[in-house]
Amino acid sequence: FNPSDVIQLGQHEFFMPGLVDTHIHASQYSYAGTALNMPLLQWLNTYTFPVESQFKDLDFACKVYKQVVKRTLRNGTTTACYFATIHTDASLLLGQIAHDFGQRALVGKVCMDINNSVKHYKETCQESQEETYRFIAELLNKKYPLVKPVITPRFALSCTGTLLGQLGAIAKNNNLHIQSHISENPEEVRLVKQLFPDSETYTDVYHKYNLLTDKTVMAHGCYLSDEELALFKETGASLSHCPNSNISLCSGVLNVRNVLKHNVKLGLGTDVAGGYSASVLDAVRRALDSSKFLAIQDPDLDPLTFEETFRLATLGGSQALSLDDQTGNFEVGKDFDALRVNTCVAGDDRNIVEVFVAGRRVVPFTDS
Ligand SMILES: O=c1[nH]c(=O)c2nc[nH]c2[nH]1
Ligand SMILES: [Zn+2]
Repeated sequence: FNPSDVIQLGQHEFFMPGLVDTHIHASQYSYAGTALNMPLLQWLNTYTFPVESQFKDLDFACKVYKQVVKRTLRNGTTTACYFATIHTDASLLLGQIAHDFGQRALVGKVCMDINNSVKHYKETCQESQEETYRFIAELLNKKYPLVKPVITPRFALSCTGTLLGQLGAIAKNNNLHIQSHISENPEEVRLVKQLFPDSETYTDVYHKYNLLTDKTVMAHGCYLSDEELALFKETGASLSHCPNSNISLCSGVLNVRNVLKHNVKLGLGTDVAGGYSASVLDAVRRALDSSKFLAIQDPDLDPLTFEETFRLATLGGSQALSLDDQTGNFEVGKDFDALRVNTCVAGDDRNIVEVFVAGRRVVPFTDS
């Protein structure tokens, strides 16, 4: 190196691997921190679907998506796995914005052909399939090196079996990532059993339609049985633990120890806006709190350690997204996704002095 290219870390400074947010709704960022007074299904109908339907408007989408990408980068999220909305062009715009700001991202155009509350916020099964093809083709055509498409059925209650089957086939034929939600809330689990009576469990529904692969990440999983976790292990599918959202919507508490015991890949998710914070550091704190809450209820359970939770936020997340050949730690051969941390302040985004993704400094932002 030319000596002028060498930067000395200051006192109280260190590098750590970049944070991985395995589950975040970019389209819900505008109301993060509000509207958490209802359980999941009412919350979706009352707040989420009306807001998401506005992303047909590309100016609105551009404004919100720029904000969420900048906010997550400033908080040290070097890799984000995003839900957008059903709108293909706005979802493509999210991919472009992540690329422009230099974030590593999986971007999903949401698929849903059932919506009984906001009637205009859904697609026909055929539209959903065609628009998913268009989304994948156009995003891959951009050749953004760090941004990939992810097949995104919203969850079993928003999709017919036909659509789930088509999406499973598209993912398989194109070797794509898959993301969705599973077993977040007791009412949701009950309705899925009612809607898919031929499947033994919620996990079986996704498995039947080829949606559980080693490139699948499912959010929540609070109510999965040991048998369902065994199926996750067998298929290589992973879970995204979203503790802020689980608490905020009173959904449930994930037993992380049990997930790890089953050797299921696990990362952390902010799940904005079910979760009120876009910071993975917040998810680390809520994951620790949740595990302590379980340990209070059952003294035989060991709460998670800081070290274990730090791992979930970094390497665990990269494994959950099947991106651990590229990121997650400082192993030789991986990309340099890193945060320069200064410990002079106590524990928030102000500690993050610089953020690097694939060796490029992306925070502080530059005008170009
Ligand atoms: O936390 C959640 N946020 C969502 O937007 C959603 N959709 C289905 N299930 C969901 N859970
Ligand atoms: Zn979610």
